[in-house]
Amino acid sequence: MIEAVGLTKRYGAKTAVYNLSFQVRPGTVTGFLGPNGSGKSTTMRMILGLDAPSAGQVTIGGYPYRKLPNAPRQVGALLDAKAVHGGRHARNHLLCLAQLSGIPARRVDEVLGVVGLQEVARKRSKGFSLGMGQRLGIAAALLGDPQVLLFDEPVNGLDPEGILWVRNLMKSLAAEGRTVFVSSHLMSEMALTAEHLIVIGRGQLLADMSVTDFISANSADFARVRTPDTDPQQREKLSGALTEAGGQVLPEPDGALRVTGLPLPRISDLAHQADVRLWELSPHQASLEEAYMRMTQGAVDYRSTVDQRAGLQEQLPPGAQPQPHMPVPGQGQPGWYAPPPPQQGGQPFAMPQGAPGVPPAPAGTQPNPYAAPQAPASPEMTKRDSEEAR
Ligand SMILES: Nc1ncnc2c1ncn2[C@@H]1O[C@H](COP(=O)(O)OP(=O)(O)OP(=O)(O)O)[C@@H](O)[C@H]1O
Repeated sequence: MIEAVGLTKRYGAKTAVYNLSFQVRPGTVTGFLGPNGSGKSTTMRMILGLDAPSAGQVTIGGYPYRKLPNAPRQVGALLDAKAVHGGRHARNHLLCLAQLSGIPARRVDEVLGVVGLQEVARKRSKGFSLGMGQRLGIAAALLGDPQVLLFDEPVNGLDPEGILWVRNLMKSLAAEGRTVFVSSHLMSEMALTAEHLIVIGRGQLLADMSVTDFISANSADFARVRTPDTDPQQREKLSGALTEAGGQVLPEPDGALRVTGLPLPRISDLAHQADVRLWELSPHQASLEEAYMRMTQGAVDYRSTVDQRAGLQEQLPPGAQPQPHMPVPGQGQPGWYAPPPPQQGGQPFAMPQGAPGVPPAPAGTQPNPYAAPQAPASPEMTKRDSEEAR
């Protein structure tokens, strides 16, 4: 098991990880999610003893990595697939690693087979594609047949077949009772691979829960309503009636309306009362990817100034009036999950106290660097803005 308690890392004035506490248990794949720069790699480096925490601690099986007996046989990691001597053959690269850790040479051929690189085992790795490099990095992680495995973005650069292979590999390693901790940006991929999720934003814990709980807590129901294309006024009339009745209405690109906050029979009754014909009234669920992006959107450091809410805001159909944002689940809607409020207990991105799976901040923890009097970064804040704000 990997256990972090109050883990904090500062680089000068920059706090990369703040007061992270979580456990990664054996027998399941645990996904580690967060936007760019949220502190995933820093956390993984601290787990592997490559960076020393500024405060708190992280242990594997009860020991800090550097004190683990025979660490390379117990822990395997893929951190940076490019960190390979490009002039060496793939097999020689693995042989060197094996010799350093007292691992027999036959294991090198075994792992080359597992990752499917037997054919290119005697080719120099500098000629490898990104995906081949990832496979070589995974082979290195598997070399010591370790019980604990860490993978930082293992599907980076892999084609769909490679992504499927990594997914199945992670699952089978976990099914063998190993601890498998995998970082990714891709919520959709993690939903298929992991059973448990740890989500961070700006170095702080946003969620620590099973994928099933995350899905049921974050998926939001909505109705899609379509009026006849031939009469745009009908759509406006219905939109007004639904809003007046307490619903939130968002126009969709194809002319339909996305309605939240009203059950389907009520929408039907309101349309009937307003004398509006319906061509469609159907129930839907917001995607998990969308829920994840909403959860982390306040904790994103790097965002294009061209498309400030890429993926979060839909194109309006010609002539449609801009509407308020699609409501965030939990805000003003009974039965919807509330994502972490911006200023919970002075920690802009902390989960609400008592939220499932999120441990309370230990007594005597250091002051929160994010609790400075400055306003939290707005979703529109660009990298340069946020640096200036710091
Ligand atoms: N050696 C370092 N010196 C100074 N700042 C650093 C250092 N390493 C990381 N950081 C900063 O710490 C923050 C967290 O970085 P980290 O690489 O851990 O994030 P990440 O979640 O892995 O990002 P990505 O998804 O883009 O790989 C970033 O703001 C980064 O610039």
